[in-house]
Parts: sequence; C-alpha cells; structure tokens
Amino acid sequence: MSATDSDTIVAIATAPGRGGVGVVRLSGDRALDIAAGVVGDRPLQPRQAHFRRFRDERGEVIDEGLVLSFPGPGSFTGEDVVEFQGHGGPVVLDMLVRACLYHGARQARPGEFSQRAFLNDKLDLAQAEAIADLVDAGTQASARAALRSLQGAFSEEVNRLVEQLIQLRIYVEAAIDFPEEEIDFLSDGRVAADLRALLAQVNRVLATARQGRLVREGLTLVIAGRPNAGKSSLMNRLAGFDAAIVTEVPGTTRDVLRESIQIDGLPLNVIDTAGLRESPDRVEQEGIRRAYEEMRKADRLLVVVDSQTGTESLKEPALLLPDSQKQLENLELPVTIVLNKADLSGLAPGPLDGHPDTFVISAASGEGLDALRDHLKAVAGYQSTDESPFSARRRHITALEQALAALDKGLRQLGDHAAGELLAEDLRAAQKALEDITGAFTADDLLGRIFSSFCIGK
Ligand SMILES: Nc1nc2c(ncn2[C@@H]2O[C@H](COP(=O)(O)OP(=O)(O)OP(=O)(O)O)[C@@H](O)[C@H]2O)c(=O)[nH]1
Ligand SMILES: [K+]
Ligand SMILES: [Mg+2]
Repeated sequence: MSATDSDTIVAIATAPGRGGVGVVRLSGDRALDIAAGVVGDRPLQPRQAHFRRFRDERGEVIDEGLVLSFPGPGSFTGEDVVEFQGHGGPVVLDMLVRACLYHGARQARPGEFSQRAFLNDKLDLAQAEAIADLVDAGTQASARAALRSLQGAFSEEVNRLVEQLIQLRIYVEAAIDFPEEEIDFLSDGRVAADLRALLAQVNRVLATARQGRLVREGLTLVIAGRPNAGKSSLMNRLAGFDAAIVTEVPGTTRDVLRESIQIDGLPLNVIDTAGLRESPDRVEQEGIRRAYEEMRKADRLLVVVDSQTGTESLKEPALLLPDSQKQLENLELPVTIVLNKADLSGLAPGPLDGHPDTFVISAASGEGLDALRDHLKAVAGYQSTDESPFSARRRHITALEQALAALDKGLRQLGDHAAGELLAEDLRAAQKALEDITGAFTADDLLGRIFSSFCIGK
C-alpha cells in the first residue's frame, strides 16, 4: 500500500450544481479531528445527527447543518467517516471542502471511497462496480440489477463456483502428489463429472451475466440503407418523437444521430446514419464514411429498404447496402431487414413470410412496429424485467468466458491421457479468471487450504 492510503480524504458526495441539501464526506484516521476543526470540539455521538455550525479556516461561519459520524470499521469505507449535510450550493460546499483540506484532509480521487471499502473488505470488486452502475443506471431494470449485484448476488454465484473449483483442485493436486496413483485418481470418473457440472454452472452464470450486461449497456442498433428508404422516419418511430429531420430529399441525413430509447426496460442505443450511395458531395461522402464507422461498432444492423422496390432485392443482400461487402469485411454483424413504406407497397405489415429477420413496416403509420420491437427483444435475448438479473460488465463476461475455456480445456486434457499437471494448470487458470471478478485472488490462501486438506485426506 502506498503512503497516501493513510490520508484522510474529503469530497463532495452529492451531484454538482444546486440542491436542497449537499453532502461532504470525510474518511480516514483523522476524520473526527478534522470534523472537530470544522464544527467544534463538542463530541459527536456515532451515527447520530447533530445540528452544528460549519466554520472555515479563519473560524467564520460558512453554513449550518447536520454532521454525522460513522466510526470504523462499521462504516461504508471501513474507516472513520464523517458526513456534513449542508445547503446544496456549489460555493458553500466548496468552502466546506476547503475547510477540511485546511485541517489536514486530502481531496479524494474518483472512486476512492469505494476503493477503500474494497481494500478494507467491505465490498468486493463486483460490488464496488455495482455502486457505479447503480448511480449510472439509465432504466429501472438496470438500477434493480445493479442493486442485486451490490447486495452480493453476483459475487455469491462467483464465490460458489470458486468454492467448487477449489474442492476439485484439492483432489487433483492430491493425485499429483501421489504419482503412482495419479492415473487412477484422475480416471475414476469423479473429476470428469465434477468438471462437467462446473462447466454447466459457469455457463448458467455467464447467461445471467450477459443478460445483466444487456440491461446495463443495452444494444447498439445502427439504422442503415439507401437514401430515402425511411431510416430517419424509423428512428423517430422508435424514439417516439421527431429526433431526426425527415424530408423527401435523398441525402437529408448526414451527421450520425444517436438516441437512447428503451423497449420494456431493454435499453437501446439507436443510431441513424446517412443514406448509402455514390455521391460527389463531400459532406455526404463524409456522412457515409461515418455511417460505416458506426456499423463496425454496432451490435446489430437495421437495414431499411423501400418495400416498393419489391422483395426481389432480398435475394441479393449486397445490393441493399452498396459497398458494404468491401466496407464491412470480416465482420459478422447480425442484420434485421426492415421493408418500409408498407402503406405504399401494399405488403402486409409484420414478419415477412419465408424470410428470417425480415419485417414489413410503415414508419409513416406505425404499422408493423410492434412486431419489430418484439423481434429486437428476442434477438437481444432479453427476458421480462420482473426477474432481474445482476448487473455485469464486459470484464466479468470476459472472465467467465476465460474460466469456461480453461475448464473446457481441462476436460479435454482429462480425455487425452489424464495429465494431472496440465489439468491442474487449467483449473488454476479458471480459478484465477473467476477471482478476477471479485478481486479476491490470493494464492497463499489457496495453498493453505490445500495443505490442510492434505492433512485430513491423506
Ligand atoms: N408513405 C410513406 N412515406 C414514408 C414512410 N417512411 C418514410 N417516408 C417518407 O420517405 C421520405 C424519406 O424519409 P426519411 O426518413 O427522410 O428517409 P431516410 O432514409 O432517412 O433518408 P436520407 O436521410 O435522405 O438517407 C420522406 O418523405 C418520408 O416522409 C412510410 O412508411 N410511408
Ligand atoms: K430523406
Ligand atoms: Mg435520414
């Protein structure tokens, strides 16, 4: 730990700007001393609100309000914490922070309170991340998911997996220690059965985590197509208001337009782009270049086609997006085809028979939009919002995938010729990956457990 970790830190805890109440938080060994410098020496009862005057470095009154103390370790950070609740003006709160700095506090770095809570074992990494997710939540579903993670739902799942993995490692390491029996140990079927069970469970947690990430980050949809297909009209329909300019002039949209919307709690980042065509216009060319740039980052493409051109064009998907073959090379991007202007073509709104992931709509009348929305929920793998998953990040999903790959490799090692050392290495890798999620990796701890188990087992 660096020397600065013993600093007492201070920061404004409430959102910037004006509010009824603003909170300044102190954490560290000197929190109570520093608070005494600001509110005077009268003792503060733990976890009780006291009404006090807050004074600056010269002893002049800045504000008056409540001060609360939370002695460590029973506090959020595990250290002594003091909170001042004053009037929520930026200048007043800044003066209060300055007074704390004067009495010996240091300005907290971003996330430093949570980091200290993690270092003091009040939270694991996944929980600390969930705090940020809860604060950033853009939908009720994502807030609920973040709260579940904060309360430990995700960490518990991961810890359970780690626990089982440790049991398996103990068994395998024991086998390696007794080489003459190693083969029997590893081929008695128990290891393979345990590995398969673990794989199934990691897969289940991964599926929930993917759901959680979806609820948190949503799906990025890029609307693309030829000029005048009705891309901006579709964007406006999905957004529920006139976000984008719609005119009968081909090449209306040039800049990339983004809207955050939700379908039954599934967040979608919808991106409208310039119509794709050969154009001598430099501004339009730049718009088209940006359109392809967005497509490369998308989770899914909504390719809008004017249905008056008939469904013949569907046989030649390359024609739907000129240049796309070249521009989107090596990209496996899922595509939904939207045949627009049903009111003009006479095609029946809804899914198009015989063509998967193809929908007929009228952006003008709204017909067919519900079927398209249901389809988007389905392809996202989005389920009802009542049974909320825990929130998860890409990092967690990557870690779970790594654990899965390592376990899978281990299972194959076992099939080959029961190579204990190699299997042990895979199990170690799987555990490391899982413990990255909660930030709990401690080799000594594991060694201790293996050792004590040897004493009992063998
Ligand atoms: N009748 C009918 N007209 C539509 C429909 N959708 C869009 N339009 C019209 O088609 C024209 C082009 O619509 P936009 O939404 O601007 O098309 P776009 O694909 O965004 O066009 P660019 O941005 O120029 O590439 C406008 O005149 C719209 O009013 C529809 O479902 N039915
Ligand atoms: K247009
Ligand atoms: Mg447009």
